[in-house]
Amino acid sequence: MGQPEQVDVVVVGLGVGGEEAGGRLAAAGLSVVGIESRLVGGECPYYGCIPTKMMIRAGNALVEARRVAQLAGRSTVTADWAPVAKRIREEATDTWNDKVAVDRFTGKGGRFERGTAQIVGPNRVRVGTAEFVAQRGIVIATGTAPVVPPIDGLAGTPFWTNRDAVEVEQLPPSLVILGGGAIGVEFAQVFARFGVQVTLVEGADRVLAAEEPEASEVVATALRADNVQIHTGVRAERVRHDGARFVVGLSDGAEVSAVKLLVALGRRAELGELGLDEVGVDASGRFIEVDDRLRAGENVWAIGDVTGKGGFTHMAMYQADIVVRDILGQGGPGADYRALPRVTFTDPEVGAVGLTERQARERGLNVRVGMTDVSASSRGFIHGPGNAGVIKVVEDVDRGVLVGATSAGVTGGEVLSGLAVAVHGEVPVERLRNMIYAYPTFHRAIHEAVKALD
Ligand SMILES: Cc1cc2nc3c(=O)[nH]c(=O)nc-3n(C[C@H](O)[C@H](O)[C@H](O)COP(=O)(O)OP(=O)(O)OC[C@H]3O[C@@H](n4cnc5c(N)ncnc54)[C@H](O)[C@@H]3O)c2cc1C
Ligand SMILES: NC(=O)c1ccc[n+]([C@@H]2O[C@H](COP(=O)([O-])OP(=O)(O)OC[C@H]3O[C@@H](n4cnc5c(N)ncnc54)[C@H](O)[C@@H]3O)[C@@H](O)[C@H]2O)c1
Repeated sequence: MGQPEQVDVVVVGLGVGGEEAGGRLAAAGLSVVGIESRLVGGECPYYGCIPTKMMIRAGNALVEARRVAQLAGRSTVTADWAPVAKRIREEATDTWNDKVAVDRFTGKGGRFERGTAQIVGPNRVRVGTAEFVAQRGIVIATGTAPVVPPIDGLAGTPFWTNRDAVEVEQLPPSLVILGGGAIGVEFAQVFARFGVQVTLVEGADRVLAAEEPEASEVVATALRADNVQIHTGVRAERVRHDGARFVVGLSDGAEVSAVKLLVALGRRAELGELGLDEVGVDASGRFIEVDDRLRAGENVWAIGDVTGKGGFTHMAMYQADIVVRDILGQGGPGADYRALPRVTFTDPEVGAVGLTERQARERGLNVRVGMTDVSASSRGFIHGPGNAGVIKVVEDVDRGVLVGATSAGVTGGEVLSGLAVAVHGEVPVERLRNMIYAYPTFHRAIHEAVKALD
């Protein structure tokens, strides 16, 4: 090993957050080394958001085409996975090759090192035989990997995670999905729409258990309409694979079986080998502790999934922006997570921002909720088939502002934008009640929900 090289910043992990922070710091003139062990760009473009949303787009096209029968005549639809797999391979991921992303990073002036980084002391990072002294500091952006819990018999079977499911070229006839969070429900609906017999197993008493129960109900109803078999309130306890099929033993004694098994039981930050002790970073919980400037220790910042503030691409980008400003001494606001938006891209979509009713009550707020059925709105009526949805708003009565909202329905993620502005900007409920909402839009249903606050 030669002499350590002096640079300004080392970014560990060039996924969504790391690439954004490192690229911008390099473009600002700092000497930046970015280290990535797998693919520059991270989970989102290769195994997450982008390929899964391409799948969803395809599944939704099938279902819309089938709705022609109710709306506009006749249609004959034959599902074929080949164009979906091709689009993911060729358009989204370049067959899981990150050359374009590496060039994007180096084009901004960053220096790229492929390998697994380890922090070996204050400001010091090693990758392979190279060692760097990061004079301004280290940015940790190492993301998360799928949780594979110690379910009896699971290890050693050829189960899928999201990474295998995204790469699939030939659909299996049947699939058991463990976990009814965002990953589980999005994949369940897509594969079911392409004719796979899908069984979904969720330990909580409803799918999308972190969101409003009314949104869970909208999604569960849609999944059932797509022929997904849903088992809630039961946990997977045992797994067998006999070479041809998986059999999963559930906590209620029942068994479910399929040719493939997808594990979607959450995400975990893999921090054990990173050398965090060397720089006094607290990762005693599941994630890295950070302050509102994303500082995790002296000259150490952490961003993205690894902070546990919300596993979303927009969170990683938001936090990267704060770190870039902090390192460049540009000031500006620190992190504020009150109005965190998230969207589950099922059909209907579930958009949500801020607190759920339950979270607001658990915080001791004086809560009122308002709710409306999207299918009963003018636009829902016009839309017809596929119009299910709900808008729910959660008010902190003492302050007269919304602290949370959900918009499940057609384009629920887009309808969310107005609600996100209301929560983030603390727009008084009285103003929301007395503004004009365009007719006949889906977002006009927000007005009904606000008027229903009681
Ligand atoms: C199936 C799926 C669908 C999703 N859909 C959405 C969506 O629709 N919308 C949304 O907002 N979010 C979505 N997400 C979440 C989104 O992908 C993540 O929140 C985002 O990728 C997090 O970015 P990150 O930079 O924190 O981590 P990552 O993108 O995971 O990047 C971290 C990088 O660090 C690298 N790394 C780790 N350790 C080291 C090391 N020691 N040395 C060098 N490199 C290292 C990894 O190889 C990885 O490339 C989805 C996720 C999944 C799995
Ligand atoms: N549209 C999006 O923005 C999007 C899409 C996909 C993923 N993501 C990100 O990825 C994260 C992880 O998604 P995920 O769905 O894997 O995790 P999750 O934590 O959201 O859901 C996992 C589910 O598995 C259940 N579970 C745990 N152990 C079980 C067992 N033994 N048997 C049955 N059920 C069990 C849990 O109750 C939970 O509901 C999301 O929280 C989000 O941050 C975002």
